[in-house]
Amino acid sequence: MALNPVLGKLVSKRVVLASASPRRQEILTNVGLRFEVVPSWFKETLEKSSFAAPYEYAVETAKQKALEVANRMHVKHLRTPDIVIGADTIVSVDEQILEKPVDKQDAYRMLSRLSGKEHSVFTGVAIIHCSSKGNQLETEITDFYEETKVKFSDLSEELLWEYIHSGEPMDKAGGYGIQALGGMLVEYVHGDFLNVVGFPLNHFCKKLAELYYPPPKHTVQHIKHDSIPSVDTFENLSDGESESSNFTEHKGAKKLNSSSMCPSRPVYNCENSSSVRTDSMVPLGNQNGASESAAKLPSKIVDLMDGFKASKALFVASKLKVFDYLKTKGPLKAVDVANEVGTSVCGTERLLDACVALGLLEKTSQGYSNTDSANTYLTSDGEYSLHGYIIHSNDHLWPLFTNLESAVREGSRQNHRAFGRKAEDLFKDYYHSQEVKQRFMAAMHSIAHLTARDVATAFDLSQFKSTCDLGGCTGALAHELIQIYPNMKVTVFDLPEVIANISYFQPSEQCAAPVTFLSGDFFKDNLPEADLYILSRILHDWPDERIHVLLSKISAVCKPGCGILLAEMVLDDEKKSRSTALLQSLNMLVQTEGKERSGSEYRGLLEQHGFANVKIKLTGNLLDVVLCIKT
Ligand SMILES: Cc1cn([C@H]2C[C@H](O)[C@@H](COP(=O)(O)OP(=O)(O)OP(=O)(O)O)O2)c(=O)[nH]c1=O
Repeated sequence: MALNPVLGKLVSKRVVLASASPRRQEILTNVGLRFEVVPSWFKETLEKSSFAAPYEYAVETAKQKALEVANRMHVKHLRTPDIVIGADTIVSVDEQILEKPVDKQDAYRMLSRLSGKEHSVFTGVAIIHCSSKGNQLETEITDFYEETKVKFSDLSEELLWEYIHSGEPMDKAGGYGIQALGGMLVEYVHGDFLNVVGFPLNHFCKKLAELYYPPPKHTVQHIKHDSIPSVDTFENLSDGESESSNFTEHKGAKKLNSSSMCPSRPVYNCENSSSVRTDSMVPLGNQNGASESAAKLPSKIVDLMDGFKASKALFVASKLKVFDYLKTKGPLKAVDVANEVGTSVCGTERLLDACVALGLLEKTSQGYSNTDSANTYLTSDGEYSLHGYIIHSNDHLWPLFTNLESAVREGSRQNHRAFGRKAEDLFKDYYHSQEVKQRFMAAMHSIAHLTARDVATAFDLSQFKSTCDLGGCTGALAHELIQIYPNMKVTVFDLPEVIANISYFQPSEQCAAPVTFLSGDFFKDNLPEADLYILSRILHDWPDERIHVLLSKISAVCKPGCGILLAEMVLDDEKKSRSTALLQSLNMLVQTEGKERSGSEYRGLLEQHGFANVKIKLTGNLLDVVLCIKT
């Protein structure tokens, strides 16, 4: 089994791990899988006696965890993932299933049952492939389980309690963690160690190999020593799946004349356009007749090299309002789209075809039409439209990013290079013209609206009677808060230039209570009184010195028990993951003096101003949430 190509199949897919288990996240991150974490809300309460065997319980629970996340993302966030992975680990001893202990006594009961005996650890795994057909979620479920046998030594009462008091047992099946202190209790392990820790990686990769590389009809033995599989297009060389391909599809190998063979490079067969890609599971012969694996273009790197072209194709199609025309008039032929938007037919056809390949449009004999997600996110007037942000990305961020090299060399923003004027103040830059201001507000509104529900529900905020969203712009989050907490008094405080332009963005249906909009500068003016101050995507705009000014102002008006809620992309402490957030930090470099920060960095800033009990919630959506309370 070749691991990289198997995991590489997932590179181009939106993969979601439906688990809060840090161990599962680590196991999958360690092998380079890129995924979002959306913990499942499925309660592990299936009736155990209704399952003939313990592993059936684990598999069913894993499946339900994953299905809950797939459904929630589809319905609530309108974001259908490609793959959702769920897992459930249980310990089975004397026909009994042990899950996580509910308290120390429960941990004691579990560990004393395991003492001196062999038990089984089962992890059930569900891999759910999702697609959305006309707003319906369609799923294809693959599941499996893995068993590992573990034997404990005889545990003395003293050792047992010492272990329980360490706190380690509480979030682990059977009440122990083999990877840490619990390892000292173990006499032997038969089977996959990682399965005990929560995820049977080896079996998972084999399952993916089965799914993505089912045994080819014409297998390796049909290939002669002097033959190599041929490839056709650049695209087919990547080991990532194309959007439209089915996950069970297997592309067979074809023969190519040995004279065109070059073992160290991918081989193109220009004559045969119907030939297919090399597959690393098919051995290649080299000139000496020895077997050698094919050199392949690394799909991840190819995707990155192409990323800017894909972004620009999306930006241009959005700018030309292609998605708006197709929503109202589609399906349309390229010539009709070109006539509508006033562009060349040949250029338009290529743009539309690229959008089809990128999964934004569909193409049939009738012509081009929008996909569901283009209708939802890419038309300019939809409730969840990202059009504003896309235009902002094209007109503002693109020129800034073309100066990324200078930004990295100089360590500072590049507004002067991109726009020929010296940046005075971030927001003065945005608000110097009505057009730029409205574009920026539309961009901020679209992100705030799409993340508002997750931000507003990350913590129970019912204890706060009044809230002030500092820099709350169009009030997208404020309106969501009132939906969820109808008795909450919500104020948005933002610059006068912003408040003067909010009317376009107000919801047509009135909320239970209206949002109050107040104009002012939170660095200069008095802050309105509130129990909770919200700073959503504000701190990332500023360097630490300015943040201290703002936090000390808030701290001065905040009574004990009142709080601050931050909504930001929170980086992990090692700053290794979430490319969206780390790229956003480059985005802050090219245009501000701010940056994205880690949970510890936010905690450190807040604690210096008398805020404690700092809790961080990773929402799985674009913005994470930090809540803290004034002591
Ligand atoms: C036996 C054993 C379990 N565990 C962990 C793995 C799992 O995280 C946990 C079993 O609980 P699970 O319910 O499988 O998983 P979870 O609650 O941690 O996360 P989620 O339900 O969101 O997926 O026990 C260890 O870390 N080490 C061990 O030695």
